[in-house]
Amino acid sequence: MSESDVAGMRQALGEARNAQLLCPPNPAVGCVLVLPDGVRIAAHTRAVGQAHAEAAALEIAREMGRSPEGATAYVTLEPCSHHGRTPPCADALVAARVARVVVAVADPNPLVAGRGIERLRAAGIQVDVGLLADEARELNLGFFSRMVRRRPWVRMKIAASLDGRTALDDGTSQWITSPEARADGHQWRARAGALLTGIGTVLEDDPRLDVREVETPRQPLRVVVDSRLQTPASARILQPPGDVLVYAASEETARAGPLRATGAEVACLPNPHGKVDLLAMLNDLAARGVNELHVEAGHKLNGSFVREDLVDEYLVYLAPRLLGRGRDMLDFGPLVALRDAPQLEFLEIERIGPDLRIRARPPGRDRF
Ligand SMILES: NC(=O)C1=CN([C@@H]2O[C@H](COP(=O)(O)OP(=O)(O)OC[C@H]3O[C@@H](n4cnc5c(N)ncnc54)[C@H](OP(=O)(O)O)[C@@H]3O)[C@@H](O)[C@H]2O)C=CC1
Ligand SMILES: Nc1c(N[C@@H]2O[C@H](COP(=O)(O)O)[C@@H](O)[C@H]2O)[nH]c(=O)[nH]c1=O
Repeated sequence: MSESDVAGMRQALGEARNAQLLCPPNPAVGCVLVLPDGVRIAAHTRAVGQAHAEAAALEIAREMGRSPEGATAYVTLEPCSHHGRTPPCADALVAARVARVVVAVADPNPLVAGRGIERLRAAGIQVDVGLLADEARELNLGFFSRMVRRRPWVRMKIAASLDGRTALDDGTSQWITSPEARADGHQWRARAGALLTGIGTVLEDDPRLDVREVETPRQPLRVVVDSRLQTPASARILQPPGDVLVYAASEETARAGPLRATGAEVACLPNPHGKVDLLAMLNDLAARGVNELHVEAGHKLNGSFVREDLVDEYLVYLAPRLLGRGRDMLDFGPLVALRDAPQLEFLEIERIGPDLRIRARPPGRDRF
C-alpha cells in the first residue's frame, strides 16, 4: 500500500474518532472517499439508526453533485453486509461503482465477519484489508470486546493521592484531584456505554455519575451494584438525565418497588456469596449493547473486579498530595507471594493540570 493509502486511512481514523461519543452501541467508523480527480470526501458514523460512515460519505458526494464512480474508499471497519437499522453499506458502495475499497480491519461480529468484503469482491471491486488495523481496532476496542468476548471493555477510573488514598477514613473524598483532572474524567465517562458504581459510593458520596463537564450528544446508562437494594429513592444517581439500572442479589419487592417507581430498572444476578455476580452482570450489559463500561466505585467493589480479573484498563489520576491513612484504591488480597501480584503495563502517562493520568492494562489484555 502506498503513502497516499496511509494518508487516506489516517484521515478516516480521524473521522472515526470524531464519532466516538455519538454512536455507541454502534462502532465509531470513518470513511474517506477519494474521487478520481483527487477530491476527498470524509464522513463518520452518525447517531444510532442514522447513516453509517460509508452511506454518509456517499450522501455528501450526492449533495456536492459528484459521482463516486471510480473512487477509492478508505474505511476503518469492514462495510456491513446486513440489513440492520440501515441498509448494507457494502451494497451502497457497489451501487456507487467505487473502484477500490481499503479496509483497516474486518468486522469482529462472528455472524457477519468477512461478508462485506466478499460482497464487494464479488462485485469486482478491489478490496485491500489490514491497513493501520491495530489503530482501527483500538478505536473500537469496546465493540470488539462485546462482539468477541460477549462483555464490555472494562475501564476502571480511580482518583487518588500520590500515596494511593481514595478517601479519608471517614469517607470524605471530594475533591482529591484537580478540576482539570475531573473534567478529563468526564471525557472518558462520555465515551462509555455505561457508568458503574457501588452502593457504598452511592451512600457516602451520593454521586450524580453523569456527563456534565464536557459536551455530549448522549448520556450513558448509569449502573449501581447494590446486592440488598439499599439505594434510597432520593439518591441523585436516580435523577435525570439518562437511564438507571440497579443490579441486586435478591429482588426483595419491598425495596425494589420504590426504586422502580423512580423509573430505575432492577435486575437480579446473585452470586453464591449473596452479592452481585459481576461476570454475569458484564454479560448482561454486553447483551444490552454496552461496549465500554466505565467503573467509578470504591475500594470494595473495585477489589472484587480485580479479584475476578475483570478489569481491562486502569485510568488512574494521581494528585500531588498525601492523605496518609484512609481508603485504598483496591481491596483485594492479601497476597501470599509477590509473584501472585497482578502484573500491568503502562500504556500512557500524561500530565493533566497539576495531576498525573496513568493508563495501564494487564499485558496482552487487548488481544482477544
Ligand atoms: N477517589 C475515588 O476515585 C473514589 C472514591 N470513592 C470513595 O469510596 C468510598 C466508598 O467505598 P466502598 O464502600 O468500597 O463502596 P463501593 O462503591 O465499592 O461499594 C461497595 C459495595 O458494593 C456492594 N457489592 C455488591 N456486589 C458486590 C461484589 N460482587 N463485590 C463487591 N461489592 C459488591 C457491597 O455492598 P452490598 O453487599 O450491600 O451490596 C459493597 O459493600 C467512599 O468514601 C467514596 O468517597 C468512591 C468512588 C471513587
Ligand atoms: N473524589 C474524586 C472523584 N470521585 C468520584 O466522583 C464521583 C462523584 O461523581 P459526580 O457526582 O458525578 O461528580 C464520586 O462518587 C467518585 O466516584 N473523582 C475525581 O475525579 N476526583 C476526585 O477527587
